[in-house]
Amino acid sequence: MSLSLNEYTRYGRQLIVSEFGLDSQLRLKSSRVLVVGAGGLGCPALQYLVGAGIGTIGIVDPDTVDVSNLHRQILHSTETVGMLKCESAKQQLQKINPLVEIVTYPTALSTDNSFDIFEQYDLVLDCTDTPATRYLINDTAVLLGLTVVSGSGLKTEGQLSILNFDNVGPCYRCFYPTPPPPSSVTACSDGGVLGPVIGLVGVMMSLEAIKIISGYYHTEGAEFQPFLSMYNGYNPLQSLRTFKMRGRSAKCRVCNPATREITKHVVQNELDYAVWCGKMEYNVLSADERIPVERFAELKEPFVVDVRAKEQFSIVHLPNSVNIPLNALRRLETLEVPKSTPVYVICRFGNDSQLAVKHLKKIGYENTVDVIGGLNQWSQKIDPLFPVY
Ligand SMILES: Nc1ncnc2c1ncn2[C@@H]1O[C@H](COP(=O)(O)OP(=O)(O)OP(=O)(O)O)[C@@H](O)[C@H]1O
Ligand SMILES: [Zn+2]
Repeated sequence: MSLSLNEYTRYGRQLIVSEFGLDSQLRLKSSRVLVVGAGGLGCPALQYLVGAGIGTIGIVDPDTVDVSNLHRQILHSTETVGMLKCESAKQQLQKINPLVEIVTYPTALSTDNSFDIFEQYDLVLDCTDTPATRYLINDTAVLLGLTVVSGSGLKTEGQLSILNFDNVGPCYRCFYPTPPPPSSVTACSDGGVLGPVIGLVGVMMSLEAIKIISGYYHTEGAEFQPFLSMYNGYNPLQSLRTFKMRGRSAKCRVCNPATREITKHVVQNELDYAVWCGKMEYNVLSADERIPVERFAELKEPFVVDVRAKEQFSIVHLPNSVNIPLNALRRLETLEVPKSTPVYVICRFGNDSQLAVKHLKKIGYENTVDVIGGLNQWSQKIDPLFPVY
């Protein structure tokens, strides 16, 4: 394989970097990279990978562009709102570099398609935002021997690591054998994220991909060591701390052949990642401990506790509601109202409110119920002008 005159010109500025050079460029050209998620991480990662001259890039994303994505999802634009993210990204990427072949998969990565898609690539970037997909990507990649560059970001902080490096490095399950409880996981639509923070992580992911493909980690003195980088953009000096991580777990259920329980067959036939990770709405209360939003709307001056974070509460809330974020509420021994007061708990989607009801009952507020479906249902059924945060 060689480069055309056009390619020498296009990639000239990186070709003359002594750490990189022609050999690395040729490796990029012959490589196939899969990016799962064309959102906050995927957009900047894709932009740099396409700019750098990866031969073929696959993009998996079932979602369409929303105007609230545009502060960070830099390949999309006001004109492409409503378009599939895959297609919006491809359109912009081909303008940046028409020499790269871009394959789109406008579908959610699932146990039905993950092996068929991954098999066609050399490296995977996990640019998604849910634990279920993170585990699915990990398991599929490990079972196919693929390295995964993994990133995440929330609020003002980001994280980066490389999983299953060269099929010998530790995988996600080596560190997190089971998913965290659903109530402790905040999606970026719940917790928010600053565009440049997630953008930086996406850019770092593309750099790691370039280093892996070009063989950097096989050069003398640069041997790969498992690591986790943590970036914090909101302290006076900004900080990037990188921790060395241990190697593979001797008990890992997927990457250690001796203790492997998760096989391709298990992934495809026995695992329901979404349910296992608790992504589904959960019901921890019985029906008589909950109230539909229509009935709640008819109450006269109810005592309402809103358990969302204070940032969300300060943007919009129901009149007469008081804000006690779930974590703070769980530490309370009493509220400032008598124990006999009927208490109505509300949150964004009706998950956290159930956990709050459990606690309030435990501390003696027997007449506590939660509003089913939370403010999202309020907005859908009662007040369409109420924005959901
Ligand atoms: N299983 C999956 N397969 C493919 N893409 C996925 C999957 N799960 C999530 N994604 C995509 O990963 C991207 C993650 O982007 P990001 O974290 O910036 O959030 P978002 O979902 O676009 O927006 P918000 O969280 O604000 O609603 C999204 O475009 C989402 O559709
Ligand atoms: Zn493992």
